[in-house]
Amino acid sequence: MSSAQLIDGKSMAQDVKRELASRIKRLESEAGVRPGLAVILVGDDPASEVYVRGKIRDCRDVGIRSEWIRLPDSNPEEDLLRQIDRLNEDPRFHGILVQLPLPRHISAERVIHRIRPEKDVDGFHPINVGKMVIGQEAFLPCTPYGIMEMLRRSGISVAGKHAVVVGRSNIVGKPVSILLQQADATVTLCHSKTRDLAAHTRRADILVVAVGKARVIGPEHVKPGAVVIDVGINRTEEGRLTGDVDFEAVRSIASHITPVPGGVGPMTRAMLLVNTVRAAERTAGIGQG
Ligand SMILES: Nc1nc2c(c(=O)[nH]1)N[C@@H](CN(C=O)c1ccc(C(=O)N[C@@H](CCC(=O)O)C(=O)O)cc1)CN2
Repeated sequence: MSSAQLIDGKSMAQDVKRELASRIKRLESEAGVRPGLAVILVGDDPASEVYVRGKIRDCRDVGIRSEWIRLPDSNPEEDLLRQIDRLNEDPRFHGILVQLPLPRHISAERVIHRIRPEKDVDGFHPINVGKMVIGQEAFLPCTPYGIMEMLRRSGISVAGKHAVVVGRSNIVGKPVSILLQQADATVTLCHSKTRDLAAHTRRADILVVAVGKARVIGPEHVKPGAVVIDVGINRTEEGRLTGDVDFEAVRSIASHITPVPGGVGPMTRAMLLVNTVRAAERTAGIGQG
């Protein structure tokens, strides 16, 4: 039985990091600028802690200055907004990121709106979202940006293909469906109220799954030869990480598939570095846009 080609996000992320080195050097030599990223984590969610630690490590690896600001779960929203105001004014930081999810008493919307769009390296601010939708230069949200980059680096053409996205979150499903459409795919966006999900997903040349539920996609959902991008990160009862796709069953049907772990996650982190370097280049007047 043939097996799908693995899209190795871990090694692609290493490539992205290597490519950033020359841009970071140029910033330093031509403008005396070292890119900087401030990451705010509110509370002690163990998964968020792992992601933020990884982001800080990535920054260190490529030579980006970073600061990890830890705030207690009970931290008042007003105080978080003041921290953002301070970072908005601090020229050492070109990017500001507030790790999501936030505790229930804090409005993610108010927090995201408070970050200056030119420092919004998560690409979540409405100004960046709006620019992305109309195809203007903007910070793209890191997971959708990473997915598009994985397709490009795998030599998978998108134009004219039928892409089906499962999940309509603001972070992944909605933006990736827009980016795929801008790359000339015909896009179907499925969600929790979609009737007969398999009837849609079986028509996908490119299937992107971002639901957050283990094994929602099995072999019966996949067209032979499809490209399958699994965004889900779920933990099994035994503590193992697994995606939204039944990897073992689907890999014999698909032409390409992303693993979990080691697929979309590492590329999400890599694109955050790209956005941070881009933010620094913009302030230094280097590069395009
Ligand atoms: N402010 C933001 N918050 C959140 C985002 C985001 O883009 N910005 N996305 C997700 C979490 N996320 C980034 O923050 C993220 C998730 C997973 C990974 C990753 O590398 N996963 C590894 C496995 C890591 C593990 O051991 O758990 C993999 O898939 O190989 C990176 C980033 C929600 N919040």
